[in-house]
Amino acid sequence: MTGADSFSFPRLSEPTTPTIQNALLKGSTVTHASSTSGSILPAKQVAAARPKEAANRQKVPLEAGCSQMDWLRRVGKRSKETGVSGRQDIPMSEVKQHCTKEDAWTVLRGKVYNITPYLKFHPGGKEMLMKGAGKDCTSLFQKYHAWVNADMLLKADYIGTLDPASAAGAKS
Ligand code: HEM
Repeated sequence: MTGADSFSFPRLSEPTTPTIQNALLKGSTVTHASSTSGSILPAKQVAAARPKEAANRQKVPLEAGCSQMDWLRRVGKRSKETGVSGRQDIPMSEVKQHCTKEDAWTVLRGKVYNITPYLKFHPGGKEMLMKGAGKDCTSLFQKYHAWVNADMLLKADYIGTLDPASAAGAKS
């Protein structure tokens, strides 16, 4: 068994469509993934299985070693090292200070994440993800891919909860 096999991947929501994209669906867990390219099925079947909101979106070419499978392997290793205990009531004023590609935080559904390591792995590209840097990206996230399991993808980069009192006017 390899390191990748021992990590618990998200479960495929459609047993007949084992794509990495489907593996990232919210609420999913699986013990293995069979393809590093994203799919072992004909493109037509994969396209038919994707949520209809995703039909017209284009992925950005990523650097070698920055696929979602590479990220998932990294998440598995880093989660064991870092754990997920978080801070409470982080003020929005602090989140706003982390708005560069070298140091980017975002807020998603009241949780604060360091998105710096994920920037070069984001299938929508660095520039798109940077739109949420130093801000609350919840509405952008919902607009582009509400089905993505960010809690799982960013669990090793979880910083803590946002102070709800400081959240007003923070949306990206
Ligand atoms: C904050 C955490 C975020 C995470 C964990 C995340 C994760 C992902 C994932 C897993 C995909 C692939 C989805 C799929 O294949 O169906 C994706 C694609 C994409 N994301 Fe994000 N994203 C985040 C934030 C954002 C934000 C803030 C934006 C927009 C400003 C954005 C825009 C996009 C776009 C345009 C794509 C298109 C690629 C496609 O066709 O799938 N994302 N993202």
